[in-house]
Amino acid sequence: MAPQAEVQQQEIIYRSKLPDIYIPKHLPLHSYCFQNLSNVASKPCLINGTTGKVYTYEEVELTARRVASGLNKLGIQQRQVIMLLLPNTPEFVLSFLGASFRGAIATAANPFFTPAEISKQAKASNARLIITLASYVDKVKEFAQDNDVKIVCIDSVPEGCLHFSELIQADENDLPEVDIVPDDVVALPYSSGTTGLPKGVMLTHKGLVTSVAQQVDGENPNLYFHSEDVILCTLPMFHIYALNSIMLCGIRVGAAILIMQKFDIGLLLELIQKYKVTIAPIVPPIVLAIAKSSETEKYDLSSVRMLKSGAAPLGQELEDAVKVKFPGAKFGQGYGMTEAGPVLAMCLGFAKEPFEMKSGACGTVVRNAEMKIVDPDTGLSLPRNQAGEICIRGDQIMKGYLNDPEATARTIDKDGWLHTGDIGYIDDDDELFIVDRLKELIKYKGFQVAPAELEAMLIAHPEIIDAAVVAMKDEAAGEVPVAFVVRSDKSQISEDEIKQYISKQVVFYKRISRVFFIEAIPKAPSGKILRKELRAKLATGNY
Ligand SMILES: Nc1ncnc2c1ncn2[C@@H]1O[C@H](COP(=O)(O)OP(=O)(O)OP(=O)(O)O)[C@@H](O)[C@H]1O
Repeated sequence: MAPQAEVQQQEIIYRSKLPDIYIPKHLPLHSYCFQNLSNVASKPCLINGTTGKVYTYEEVELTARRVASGLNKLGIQQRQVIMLLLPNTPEFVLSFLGASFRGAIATAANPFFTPAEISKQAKASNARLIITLASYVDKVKEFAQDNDVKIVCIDSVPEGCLHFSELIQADENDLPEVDIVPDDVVALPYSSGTTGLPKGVMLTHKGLVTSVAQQVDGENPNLYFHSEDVILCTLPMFHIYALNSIMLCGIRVGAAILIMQKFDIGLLLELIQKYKVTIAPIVPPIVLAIAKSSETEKYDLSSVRMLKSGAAPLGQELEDAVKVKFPGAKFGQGYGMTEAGPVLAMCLGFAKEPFEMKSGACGTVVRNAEMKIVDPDTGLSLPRNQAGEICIRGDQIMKGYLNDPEATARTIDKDGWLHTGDIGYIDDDDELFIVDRLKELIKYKGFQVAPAELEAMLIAHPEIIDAAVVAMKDEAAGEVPVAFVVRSDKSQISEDEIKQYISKQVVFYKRISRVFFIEAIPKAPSGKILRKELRAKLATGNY
């Protein structure tokens, strides 16, 4: 019998409906961001939401060049790393851009981390200088002493530290020629490690220029930011969402960036009214705070034209609850992952009148990029409406994990596809829906249960403020879903009532087997549920 002809699997690849654009990938990140400086020089670039101080574009560009020169004077060489251990402040932006002008690399750390966690990041990235607040100095003192690293404070100056003014007093023309190539790393965010150990993600000049261009370069003023926009920045700048999609995108278009040092729902509403914010990038915990706030009617929020949620799953009920509070605004979701630069998909509905975005959709793949959905078991690409692992390819993705070629090879395959570890599908209209994260799916016998689906149902209950679902070991089923629930103030809802509420809506294997009441769901600053902490509670019986 003749051998059967081998059937060649054709890859099913999705691209944006929008045409590709020209992206000046040869430019260093700072040159690209300030390319239109002459048009916006005297416009506000940064507004300090705490003090009201405004920095114009001209001031920001000049000061960033001075920071670069100051870094050089302090001995920071090209391709060396500086650490930013800062809350959201203008100095964060100036330091990041200053590092770029110097040809150096900025790694931003979460100031709420413990000294051990911060030192680990500083050590792994070989940070040569730390820019921080006086009150955080104790967190890095030992690392700095042991490694002969200078500490620069932006407020007061504890003994042995330098002041930020010393950096910006440098002469901007005193910087030696810096030869930056597109593949040079400029940012080294650490994935927060909600699912694994934090890793240094190498983002290059070319990668970030591409990512920013994919988000904001183009002709359609409804879809993208523009120079008249006031963009709220309450998300932490040390996370790539704010760093890229607010700070870099905002500067590229010449918008004003309103910096909130820390999140507070009352202040957020007040600042929206005061500064007539037009764009509000948010994450689900902020969506939740807005939805549950009784203060929103007291403020004029009509200036907001666009609300963008991302970084974590968002249930439909929550989305609907927020839309009511911002009747004039378009509310869309985007989808990002640090390693992907970060944006993989964005909402094209912003460009439509009336606004269009299917509930639960996370947007469509960005321009100048390719996406496919693969079966995690066979690696074969799947057709529309079938869920599998989301993969992305394009110049915006990371160069790799710092000093970790094995982890890099596990994430980016030999054909250049970045495997996200997220499960999703693309529908007939090219809209991407995320089902869950591969590592977070609960395996009940042969069935897979997505925590996000059950969490959305729980949060929709009027007596439940917040909820998280994780797997608990079970002899018969392998794993079963259990819920951690935050009840509203006066609620007496019981475990049985919650279990019944869910059972009525789902197939048997998705039923919740235990409910634990808790004061607050632990979350990362990007809004993701810290399931590791909840699993640890289950393991130790501490709930
Ligand atoms: N719109 C969205 N809906 C649902 N999930 C989202 C959305 N946007 C982002 N995510 C989730 O956030 C993940 C990326 O988050 P991030 O880059 O902050 O990693 P991390 O959680 O900090 O670290 P790690 O993945 O290493 O544990 C995505 O892989 C996806 O699971």
